[in-house]
Amino acid sequence: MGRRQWLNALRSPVGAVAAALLSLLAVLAVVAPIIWGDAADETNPAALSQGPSSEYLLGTDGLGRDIALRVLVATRTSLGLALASTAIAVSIGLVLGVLPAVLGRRAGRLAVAFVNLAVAFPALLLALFFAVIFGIGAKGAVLAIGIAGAPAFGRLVQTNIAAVAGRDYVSAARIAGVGRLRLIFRHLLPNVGEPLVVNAALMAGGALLAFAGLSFLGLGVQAPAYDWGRLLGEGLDRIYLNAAASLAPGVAVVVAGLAFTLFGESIAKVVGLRTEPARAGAGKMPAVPGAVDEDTGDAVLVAKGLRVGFSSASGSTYPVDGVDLTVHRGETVGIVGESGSGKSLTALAVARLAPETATVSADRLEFSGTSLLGRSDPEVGKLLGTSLAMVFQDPMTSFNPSMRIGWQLAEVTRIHEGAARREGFARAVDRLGKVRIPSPERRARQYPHEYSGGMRQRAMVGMGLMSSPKLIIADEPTTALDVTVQRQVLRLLREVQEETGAAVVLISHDIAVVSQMCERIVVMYAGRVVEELPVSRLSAAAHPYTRALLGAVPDMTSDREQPLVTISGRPPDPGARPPGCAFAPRCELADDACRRLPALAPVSAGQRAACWHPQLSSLEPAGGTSAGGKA
Ligand SMILES: Nc1ncnc2c1ncn2[C@@H]1O[C@H](COP(=O)(O)OP(=O)(O)OP(=O)(O)O)[C@@H](O)[C@H]1O
Repeated sequence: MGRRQWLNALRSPVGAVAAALLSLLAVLAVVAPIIWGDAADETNPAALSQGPSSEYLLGTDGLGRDIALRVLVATRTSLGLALASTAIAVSIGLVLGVLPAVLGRRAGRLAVAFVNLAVAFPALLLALFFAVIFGIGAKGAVLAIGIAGAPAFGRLVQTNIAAVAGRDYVSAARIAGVGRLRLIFRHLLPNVGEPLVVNAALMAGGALLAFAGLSFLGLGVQAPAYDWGRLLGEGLDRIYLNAAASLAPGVAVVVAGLAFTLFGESIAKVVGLRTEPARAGAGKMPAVPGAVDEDTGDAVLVAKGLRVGFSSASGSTYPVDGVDLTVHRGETVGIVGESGSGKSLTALAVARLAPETATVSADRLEFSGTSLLGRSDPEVGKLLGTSLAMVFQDPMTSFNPSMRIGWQLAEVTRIHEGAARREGFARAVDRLGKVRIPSPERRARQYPHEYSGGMRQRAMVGMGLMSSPKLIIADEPTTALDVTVQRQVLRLLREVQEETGAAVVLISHDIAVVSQMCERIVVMYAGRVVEELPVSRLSAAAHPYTRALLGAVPDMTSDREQPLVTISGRPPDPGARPPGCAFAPRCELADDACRRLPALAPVSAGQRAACWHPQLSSLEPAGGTSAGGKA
C-alpha cells in the first residue's frame, strides 16, 4: 500500500475519524499512566462509592478511587493487551497460513484441514477454553485470545496465498529456482499483505472486546491491575448507585473497538481488497510431439510419451496424453491448437511447473541432455533456472508487483551464480537495455505497474536473458497486447534468438502468428500431437484438423462479404474423448477406420500426421473450405 493510498484512507470521513480516535488513544496510552497513574490508585476513605461530582467527574469506586482517572489510565493496559493478543494471533495465523505452501501436498492438506476444523469453533469459546488452560490472569488471557484468533487469520492467509500462488511471477520464481521460504516471504506474502493488514486491524478491535469480556468475567486482568473490562465489572456491581462507573469503561471499550474496526474498514475501502482474477493457464512451454525426426542428437528438449493427468472422484483424465516433443538447438517451433488442447500443460510439465494436483509421467523427458524424470535435486533446478526462459501470456501477472523490476531480474543471477546484489542489478540494467527498455538504469528501479504491457513482456524476455538460455518458451506471449506491440514482442523474440542461438517454442492458438515466426509447427488436438510439419509445407498440411485451422485464417484474397470460416463442433473434454481419432466427430472424412487411434506417421520429408486419411493435395487459398473445416 503506497503513501497515496494511506493518505486517501485518512482523507475519507470514516478514516479521518478512526485515525483521530486511534491517535488520541495512543497518546492516552502513553501519557495517562505517567500523569495520572498515582492519582488513580489513591484511595480516599472520605469519599467511598460516590456519584459524579465536580471533584470526581465519574464518581469514586468502593475504595474511594477516582473512576475517571482509572478509565484514562486503563487505556495503556487495555490497548497493550489487545495488541499483544492480536500479534500472537497474527504470528500463529501466518505460520498456519503458509504451512500448506511449505509442506508437501499431503502434509499441506492436513494443515488446511486443521485450520478448517479450528475455524469451525466459535472464537470466544476457544478463548474461554484456553483462558482456563493457561490460567486466570492477563498473561493467560492474552495467550487465550491470541490462539483463539489464529485459525481465522490462518485461513485468510491460506486463501490469499492460494489466490496468488498460480500467478506467472510465482511460476517464474519457481522456474528460476527460488527456494520455498524465499518464495513465500518475497513473492507470496508481500502480495497478500494488504488484506492481512486490514484484517489485523479489525482483529485488534475484536481482541479489545474479547479482552474486556474476559476481564469482566474475572478471567483476565487481576487486581490490583485493571483494564476497562475489569473496571466495567466493578462498576456494574453498583450500576444503580452510579451508572457512570460502568458506562465509562464500557464506552471506552466500544469507542476503541470502533476505532480499530473503522480504521481497518477505511483501509479496506481504499485498497479495494481486490481479488485479482487468478490467471488461468499460467502459460509457458514447449511441446513438440514426436514427429519428424527421431534424431535427438542436438536436441535441447526431448519429451516422449508425456502424459499429464488429474484424478477426481469420477476417475482420471489425461489432458496431455502421450505427447512427443523434440526441440533442436536454435530451432523455432510453434505449437498450435484450440483452447484446451493441452499446449500449456505440456509446456508446464516440461518446465516442471504443472499444478500440484497433476500427475506427470513420460517415457523420456530430457532438457539439455539431462533427464528430468524423478529428479528434484538442486542441480536440475539450476539447469532449468539458468537455461530455460519463460515468457508468460499476461504481462500484468508476470512480475511480482511488490518488487522492483531490476531486482526481480537480478534474483536469478543471485540464486544460481551467487552474484552480489550490485552485480546482479548491473546485469539486469544491461539486459533491460538489450530488450530496448529506454533509460534502463531508471526503469530497473521501477515497479511493474510503472511499465506498459509491451514493456513488461520485453522485460520478461530480458529476464530470460539474465543467464544464457538454451530454450525460450513463450506461451501466447502477445495475446494480451495490442497488434503493434504484438509485432514488437515477436520481433524482439526473433532478434534475441538470433543473438543467443537459443531455441524458441512459441505456443499460440493462432496458426498465422506461428507460421510467421517459426520453422516447424506442431499441431495439438485433444492432448495429442496430430501433425508436425515444416512451415514451408503448411500449404500441404495432411491432417484435416491442420487444414481446418489454416482454412479459418482470412487473408487478402478472402471474400469480406462472406462470414469467416469456422470449424464445426468443439474439442472433446479430456474425460470424454471418443475412442480412436479424437477429431473424427468433427471431420468430414471420418469413417470406420477412424475408430482406431492413428499413430503419428511420416507423410513426407519432415512431416508426420496422425490420420487414417491424410490429405496429399495442396490446400486451396486460405479462406476456402478444408477437409475438416466448415465454411
Ligand atoms: N489444474 C487443472 N485441473 C484439472 N484439469 C486441468 C487443469 N489444468 C488444465 N486442465 C485441463 O487440461 C486441459 C488443457 O489445458 P491447457 O491449459 O494445456 O490447454 P491449452 O491448449 O493451453 O489451452 P489455452 O489456449 O486455453 O491455454 C484443459 O481444458 C482442462 O480440461
